[in-house]
Amino acid sequence: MTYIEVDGVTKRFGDVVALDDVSFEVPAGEFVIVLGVSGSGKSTLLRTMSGLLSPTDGEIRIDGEPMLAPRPEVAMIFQQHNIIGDMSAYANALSGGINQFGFFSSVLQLQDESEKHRALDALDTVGLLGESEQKARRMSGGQQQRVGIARALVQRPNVLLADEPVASLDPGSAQDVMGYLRSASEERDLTTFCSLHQVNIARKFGHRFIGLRDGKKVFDGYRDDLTIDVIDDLYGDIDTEGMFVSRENDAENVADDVATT
Ligand SMILES: Nc1ncnc2c1ncn2[C@@H]1O[C@H](COP(=O)(O)OP(=O)(O)OP(=O)(O)O)[C@@H](O)[C@H]1O
Repeated sequence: MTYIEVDGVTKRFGDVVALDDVSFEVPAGEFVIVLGVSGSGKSTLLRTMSGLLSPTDGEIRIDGEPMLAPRPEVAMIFQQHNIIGDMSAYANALSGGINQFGFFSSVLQLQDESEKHRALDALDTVGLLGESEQKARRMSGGQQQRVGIARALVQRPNVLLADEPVASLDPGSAQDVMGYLRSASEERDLTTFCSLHQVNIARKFGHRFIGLRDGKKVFDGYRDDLTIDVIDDLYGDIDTEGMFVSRENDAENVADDVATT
């Protein structure tokens, strides 16, 4: 079953063409990573898929329904965690129900037992059950981003959209967070779409890859197709040495590769 359909999408901001007639389909359950240099249109694509932006031309359908505005079954994870430092990891995760259950019931903590269970379950999925009472501001950047993932999971999405979720993290924490994102996606049968700058991390965790250049889709393929030539083509003059790890070094099963801390 095709879950996400991006059908001839163009997005213009004045004279800037951020997306130029982009089309692809993503079947349910795929873990797709969008690659491309800064300004190639990755964030615009994700924000358009989430319903935060409207395409100038074309249409995005998720589960057959045009994406005209944000919907609870499509959760978005941002680079800037979007969590509240003074609240515990648990309270932050619980606030993921805001879209479904209303702002006031969320703030007043009027959630029922099943919502509370869902928040704890989501924290467990990202390996933070033991830290659920800890204030978010006392947590590392990687842990905060994992709280951000838990918060998105509480929304009970079918689709996860993650816009550069590890851009501000050191390489070790970035791998941890990507591992949890991938395992959460597998555990909960989610269709996941994630933009990344780091090609090595993308290659380790991605299932399928879409490459953008100047708003156009210039690559769409699976891990074996993502060769050094494709990377060079996507990143142009940027020195891509070291961005590419051979297949032998890829994790065979990244779900088993998730750190346990
Ligand atoms: N709100 C906006 N108003 C005007 N131009 C915009 C807006 N958002 C994006 N753009 C332009 O659209 C193009 C694509 O930007 P976008 O942020 O999607 O790229 P990106 O690949 O996500 O870049 P980065 O990796 O730096 O986040 C750029 O030229 C950018 O300046």
